[in-house]
Amino acid sequence: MTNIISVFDTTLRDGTQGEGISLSADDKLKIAQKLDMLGVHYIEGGNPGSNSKDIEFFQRVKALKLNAKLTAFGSTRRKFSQADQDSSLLRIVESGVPAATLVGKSWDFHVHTALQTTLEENLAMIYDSFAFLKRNQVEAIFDAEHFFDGYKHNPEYALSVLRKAQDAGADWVVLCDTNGGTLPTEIHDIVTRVRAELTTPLGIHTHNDCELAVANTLAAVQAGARQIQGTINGYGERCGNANLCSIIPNLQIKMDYRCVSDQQLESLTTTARYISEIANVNMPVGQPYVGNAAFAHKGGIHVSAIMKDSKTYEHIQPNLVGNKQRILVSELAGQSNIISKAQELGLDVNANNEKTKQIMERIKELEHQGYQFEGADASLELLLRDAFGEMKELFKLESLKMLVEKNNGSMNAEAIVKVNVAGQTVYTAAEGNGPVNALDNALRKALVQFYPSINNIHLADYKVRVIDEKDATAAKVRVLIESTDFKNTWNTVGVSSNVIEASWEALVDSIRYAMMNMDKVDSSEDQPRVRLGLVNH
Ligand SMILES: CC(=O)SCCNC(=O)CCNC(=O)[C@H](O)C(C)(C)COP(=O)(O)OP(=O)(O)OC[C@H]1O[C@@H](n2cnc3c(N)ncnc32)[C@H](O)[C@@H]1OP(=O)(O)O
Ligand SMILES: CC(=O)C(=O)O
Repeated sequence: MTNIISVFDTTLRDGTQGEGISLSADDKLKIAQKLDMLGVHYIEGGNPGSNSKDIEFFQRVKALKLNAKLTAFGSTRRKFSQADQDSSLLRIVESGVPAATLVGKSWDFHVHTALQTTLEENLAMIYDSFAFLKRNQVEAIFDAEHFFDGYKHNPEYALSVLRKAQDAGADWVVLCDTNGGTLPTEIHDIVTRVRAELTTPLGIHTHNDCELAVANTLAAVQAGARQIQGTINGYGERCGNANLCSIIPNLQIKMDYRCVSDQQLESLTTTARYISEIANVNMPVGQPYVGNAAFAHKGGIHVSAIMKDSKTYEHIQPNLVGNKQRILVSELAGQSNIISKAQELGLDVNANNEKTKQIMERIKELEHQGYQFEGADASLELLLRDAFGEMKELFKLESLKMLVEKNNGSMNAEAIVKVNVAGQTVYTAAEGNGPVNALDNALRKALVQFYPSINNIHLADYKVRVIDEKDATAAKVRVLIESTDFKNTWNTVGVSSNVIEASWEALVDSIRYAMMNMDKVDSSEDQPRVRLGLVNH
């Protein structure tokens, strides 16, 4: 029979203890909804005893009517005080949550050093606090802080702490590897021993200081823990918490435990990406399961095998977690990469095609010069379509002049471009807050009369990277531009020893790509007066 694992998400509490992560009450509400759709069982919304933002969150979240159980976080009562007069405990009950998590000390060293109290008083703090929650009909989860370190130093005391919480009626006892220094074998061994001592169900809460938080969580589950605490993308204090985006699929796909439904598991990738957007933290491309490169294949040998059977280089089917296979084209590509990419674009290629070999050589040569197509899909598509003679010339640059002037303390840039469009020469000048902005403005001004839809395109991101650092200012630069029409985004690349020229290349590719797709989408629309795009579409 499949074992059900209770998923406890603490992105909104421990996740926000990660450096650089700060969420407004609105952000937290949006994330809570997304977590609910993913199917987690508990959402720890924050600490109502800590700040008014969290109090506001707990007030407003009630209207969302989530399926997941909302939990509020706090600690056991302060030393030598009454639980029913402890402001943090009172705020938890006032917030109206059905469940609460209280952190309590289980390492004698912490009781002496951090709390500066006696071992007996710490036991009383735990008992009183859980008894208080139960008197108020709140489901009570005990996060036994530093449990593994505590158990290693003084197992009798660490276990007596757990028994106190159990005696007071705690519904879950969660063993925490707070400092993240424990190894999977130790976790398995200690959880196994604790299971033999307690009747209350066990949970596990690990941190990633040795990059073992996921492995430690899995070890604890194998030893009998039935609640997993973690965060989306592993956000959290110091090196982070256990990453639910890895734990959930590992448990469900590989270990035959059930965390969420299969359909909910398919929303894992979008959940991870959505939350990283709101938290304003870039996701590592190689993040397991949900990263952009988690199922991206670059080496020619890999792609050749993938095309025969994707199991050759994929440990699961990407769609199980809502991710996608990607084929990258670079200097490490063999003809399989090019064939796969070209087939994706509907181009007629095969292994015996001389053109395929030429394109591959061209890509390798360009990458050697500093181009990088992995991050510039649109430039790669143009290169392939150009090679297959599918593109018409959109315009020809006749000349380009840049003026940069520092005047009255402010720096201004002006670009003058002369382009030829369908036999007609157009001469425009435009200013900008920097040379690239001026160039972009001047080019658009020249083209807009022929292609009015150019006004819908905006630059979303602009990155410059020095390729050959040892040549300092004479080095080559690679410019990557991300463009958007607010429905789609596309990336283009330019390389030169002159940043303006590199920017121009990336800019021109961006506009050619946009025009090609506008042409594809609606060839009946007669908005642009000159139509230059795909010959065959
Ligand atoms: C392992 C974890 O992640 S635990 C969660 C950690 N998260 C946070 O700390 C974020 C939210 N924290 C806060 O907003 C604040 O720290 C508050 C509101 C909880 C407390 O603020 P303050 O009253 O100003 O105390 P401060 O933060 O300086 O120190 C913590 C106090 O809590 C006490 N304390 C720590 N753990 C516990 C506990 N489990 N039970 C009871 N008291 C505790 C400490 O001994 C210290 O008391 P002291 O001032 O008498 O030495
Ligand atoms: C409770 C908690 O966050 C910890 O012990 O790490």
